This record gives sequence, C-alpha cells and structure tokens, in this order.
Amino acid sequence: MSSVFGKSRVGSGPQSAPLEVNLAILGRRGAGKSALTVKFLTRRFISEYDPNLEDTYSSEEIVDHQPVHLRVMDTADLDTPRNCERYLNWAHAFLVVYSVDSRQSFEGSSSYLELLALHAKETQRNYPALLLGNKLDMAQYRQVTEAEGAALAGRFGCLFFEVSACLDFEHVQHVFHEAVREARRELEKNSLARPLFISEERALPHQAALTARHGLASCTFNTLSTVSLKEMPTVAQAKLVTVKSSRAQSKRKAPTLTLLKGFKIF
Ligand SMILES: Nc1nc2c(ncn2[C@@H]2O[C@H](COP(=O)(O)OP(=O)(O)OP(=O)(O)O)[C@@H](O)[C@H]2O)c(=O)[nH]1
Repeated sequence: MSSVFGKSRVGSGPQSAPLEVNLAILGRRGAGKSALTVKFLTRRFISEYDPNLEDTYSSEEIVDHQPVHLRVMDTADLDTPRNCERYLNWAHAFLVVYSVDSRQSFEGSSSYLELLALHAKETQRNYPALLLGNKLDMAQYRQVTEAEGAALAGRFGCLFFEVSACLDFEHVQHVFHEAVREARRELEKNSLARPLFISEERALPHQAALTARHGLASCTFNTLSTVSLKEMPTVAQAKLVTVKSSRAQSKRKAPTLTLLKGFKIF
C-alpha cells in the first residue's frame, strides 16, 4: 500500500518499491541535530550552520539488504517544542538529541520524550524514538552521565546511544539505521495507513499539564494525522551533491561548499 509522501508504503520483496521512512530529529538548540544529520548524509562534520533553518533531506539507504527511501527532517524549534504537528504527523520515528555537556539540553530532551509519549497515547500508536547523547568527544565536560541518559531512555522505553557528530561516521550511521529498523518494525505492525489531510484540531486534556510544565503553548494535536500540503517541508536531495573538499584541509584554504541549504561544509 502506498500513499501521499510514502507514508505507509511497506514492502520487502525484491520487486517492491523501497520502504519509505520519515525521520524527525528533535532537541534543544545547539544539541547537534544539524551536525548529526549532515554527518549521516555526507560523512562530514559541520563547521558553520544556520540555526534558524529547518530542512528535510532525502537519502537512499540500504538497511539490512533492503532499500530504504529515507527522509530526515532536521527540525529547528527554538527552546521548546513549537508547532509540533509538522513533525508529529509526518515522522515514522524520532531521534531526540541532547548534548552530554549540557544539562539544559538533557532536560529539553525529556520534554520532547514526554511530548512523543503524549502523542502516542492520544493517537493510540507507537512512535519509535531513540534518545541520543551527542558530543561524546566532549566527555571531559560532561554534565550528564551515561547512566542518566540510559535511565531517561528506559523511562520512555526507547533505545539510547551516546554519539559524536565529529567522531566516526559508522557509529552515527548505525544510529540512523537503528531508527529505520524501529520505524520499519512499527510500519510492518500497522501496515494500514494513517489518514492524511483530514483535519480536526482539538485541545487535549493532558496538553494543559504538559503546556504548563514545558511551555508547549503552540503545540496542537490533530486527532486524525493532519498534515496540510503547505506545511510539508521541501526535500533537498542531499545525496546528489558530490563533496570534493576535505575537512583535513586548512579551513582558510579549503573552498567552502554550500552543500545543504544553510550548511557550510569544509
Ligand atoms: N564537539 C562537538 N561539537 C558538536 C557536535 N555536534 C555539534 N557540535 C557543535 O555544536 C554546535 C551546535 O550544533 P548544531 O548541529 O547546529 O545543533 P542543532 O541542535 O542543530 O542546533 P539548532 O540548529 O540551533 O537547533 C555547532 O557549533 C556544532 O559544530 C559534536 O558531536 N561534538
């Protein structure tokens, strides 16, 4: 079965179209969402970035010998979740990122996990989430222990990894592929599509509590999976661009490629 934007296409046979998976990266500003996204897409570490841009990228992946058309939304909330339906109703799985050297970002990740739990409860669906403690290379400045990260993940029943956008690509790739596996399991379980473009907004009883605790004032929940066309993010074909410069080169001498909208990669 397929639907608009590939929301529900599930197939594993050699003849079937690639599985389509939408993945949203959530977390407080500065946690490293963009750096992880770009590392995954290009194997490179961001040097400069625009924190206000939110983009969705598309990448063809092979996960467990199966082709997957993966879309990654690198979200740009400010300090708290805002207008969450744009990703709540779009993503099949979520990566919630904090930085191990920032307690504030860890507390922010907890708000996102609560938001996802609430959304799952209201829609009576399971949305796989992975909790990522990023900037592992900064472990000497840790404000969050690995045990705290694991405990938070355990509380919300999600997988937990500590990663670094500036260390090895394989580890970052592994985490994204784990998210695909989680999404695939869930899609296979519910191979029925969630309806799209049927909108009914209503306030939720639990929302008031969450709003009060985390300032999620602008998050509304749509009961029937609503995404309007104008809200759909544009897809940048990230993998179509060839990167020829090397980060090993001197930053001053290296040509700057504006590869993905808003990111300068050396
Ligand atoms: N040392 C280190 N720095 C990182 C890592 N990941 C990201 N950074 C840096 O942390 C800063 C914030 O990274 P971003 O990827 O822009 O963070 P973000 O979560 O996308 O932040 P917003 O775009 O503001 O939402 C940048 O200066 C990155 O270069 C990492 O793994 N290690």
